Amino acid sequence: MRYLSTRGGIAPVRFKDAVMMGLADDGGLLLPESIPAFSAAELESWRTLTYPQLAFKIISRFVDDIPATDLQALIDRSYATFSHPEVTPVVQKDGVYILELFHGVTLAFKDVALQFLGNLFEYILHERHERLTIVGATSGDTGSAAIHGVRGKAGISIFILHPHGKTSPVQALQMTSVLDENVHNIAVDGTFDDCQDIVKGLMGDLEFKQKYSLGAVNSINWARVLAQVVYYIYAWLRVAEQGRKVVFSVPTGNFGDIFAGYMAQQMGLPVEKLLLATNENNILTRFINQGDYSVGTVVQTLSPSMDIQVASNFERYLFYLFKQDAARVSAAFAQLKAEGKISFSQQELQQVRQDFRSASVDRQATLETIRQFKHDTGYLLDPHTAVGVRAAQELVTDDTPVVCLATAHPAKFGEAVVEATGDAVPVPPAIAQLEGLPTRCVRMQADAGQVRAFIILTVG
Ligand SMILES: Cc1ncc(COP(=O)(O)O)c(C=O)c1O
Ligand SMILES: N[C@@H](CCOP(=O)(O)O)C(=O)O
Repeated sequence: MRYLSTRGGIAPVRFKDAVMMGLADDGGLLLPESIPAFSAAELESWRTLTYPQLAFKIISRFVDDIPATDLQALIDRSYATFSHPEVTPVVQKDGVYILELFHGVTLAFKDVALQFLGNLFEYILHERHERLTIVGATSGDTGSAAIHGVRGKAGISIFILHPHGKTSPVQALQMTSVLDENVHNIAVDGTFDDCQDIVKGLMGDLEFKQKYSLGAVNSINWARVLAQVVYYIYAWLRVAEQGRKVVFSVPTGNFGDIFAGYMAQQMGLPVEKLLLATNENNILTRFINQGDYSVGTVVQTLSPSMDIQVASNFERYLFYLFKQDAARVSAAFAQLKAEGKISFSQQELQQVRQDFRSASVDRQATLETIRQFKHDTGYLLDPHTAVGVRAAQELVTDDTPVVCLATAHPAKFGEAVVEATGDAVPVPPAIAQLEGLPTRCVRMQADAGQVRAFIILTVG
């Protein structure tokens, strides 16, 4: 299996090189040269597999440069850290299925991919006798999951940029209380988009990227998306009869999670529709419903991890929407840079509406959904998950099974849940133990030069 760039400017690379490259060297994103399909019969034969066994079946189709026994061992080690034996269990509540993705070490869906990516980096670096400097941007969850995926690992330094004061207090503590020598937190005076721009800017400077062996933990790294494909298939196997189509409702920020669902569908998973749920930062909803992809200003919401305007994986979807025409993708991003928007043909917009439906859920509706769901079922939703549940309630009116992705544990966003329900959230030990821990973090302006200087000074 070879990987190509959405911008068409690199020679095809194999899986391990794609993982190490992160952002493609031409500024695009990496994708497999073809999507390996599975048949309905194969899907049926996977019903009794454990999560790690299923993960191997899926991931191995995209990887031909790691021996099978090593790949299975990497996968087993990654999912042994989850507190639930099913890794990503599905529960049924009030007519919808909730796919719980928060049983990893940092209580958010990011652990599913970042435990795997951390182990993968370690494996490749050991094999190649190389070092890696990870530079990542976070609106709160990727950062802590990445830090916990690589803390203390030999040969890896990690620099995580988060928008100062714009994550939840628990998210901030989960990152800054990790004092391992290889972990560096940077609080940026700006938004997540500023952080992501800085990271992409540094990765785009190929001399710097090479000299400091920069690596990516954000979903620009193909391995992130690949690991996330697995739980769509796992969930389908738990809720659907043979051949039955299912709706997935996905709270969306950087478009990585829903793009993984799109890949699962392209591989052969019977998906009726992917519902793209946004908070007030609703550029993607405007795009799907009105064809308007114009960048606005980020606003702070109850679901801070989705406070994003420029969703980086959207580029991967555009590559397929534009029928794998890399020149068209490059032109679209040139237009975005020059005019702050991308224009689409009517035919393209029709295709988009076949692929997705979308709703934007505001603060009031998020609070109401958390409150009502708790009242009706006793189950606590975190505000991101609530956005997805609400979108499903608005968009699905027939009896198609609906799976809502529960992307974080409610205790990570206790303030929002208390505001909605009036009750304190039971605090799991992983969060209780953070209280009073010493922290380390440097604060900087949203300036790539400052971040670069800090990395040089620290790594040497
Ligand atoms: C809890 C939570 N829900 C949803 C999202 C949105 O996911 P994505 O950025 O992959 O669209 C994020 C951030 O990525 C998140 O941390
Ligand atoms: N919501 C994310 C933002 C970064 O997204 P990623 O999936 O590209 O890493 C976060 O919590 O940091």
